[in-house]
Amino acid sequence: MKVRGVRGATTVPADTSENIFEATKELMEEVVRLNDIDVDDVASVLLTMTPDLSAAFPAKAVRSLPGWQWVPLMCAREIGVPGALARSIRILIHLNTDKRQDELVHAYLGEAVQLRPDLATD
Ligand SMILES: O=C(O)C(=O)C[C@]1(C(=O)O)C=C[C@@H](O)C=C1
Repeated sequence: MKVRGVRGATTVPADTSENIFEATKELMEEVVRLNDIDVDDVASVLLTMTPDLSAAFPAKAVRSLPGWQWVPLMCAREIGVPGALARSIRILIHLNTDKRQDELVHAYLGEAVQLRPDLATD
C-alpha cells in the first residue's frame, strides 16, 4: 500500500452554493466510481476553486457524502492565471492503494476536459 493521488475537475455555470455543492458531489462520486475507492483508504482531500467562485465551501459537499464525514478536507483558491478556465472546481484525493499511479483514473468533467486533454478517456 502506498499513498497515491487521484485528480478530478469540473466547472459550474454560475457562482451559487447549489451549483458548487452539486458539481462537487458529482465529481467526487465519479472519481470514487472510476477507481472503486473505499473511503476508509482515503487520507485526505484537497479542493480548490478558481477566484471567481466563493459562494460555498466545496468541502461541505464532500462531508455530505455517506461515510466521508471523518476525512480531513482542505479548500484553497486556485491561481488566477489570466485566460484560465473559469468557474472551475478541482479535487485531489490522497488515497492508500495497491494500484500504481498510472492505474488510477482521473475525472475531468464537462468543460474541464480541456484542462488535461492527455487524460481524456473518450
Ligand atoms: O489538472 C488541472 O486541473 C489543471 O488545470 C492542470 C494543472 C497542471 O498544469 O498540471 C494546472 C493547475 C492546477 O492547479 C492543477 C494542474
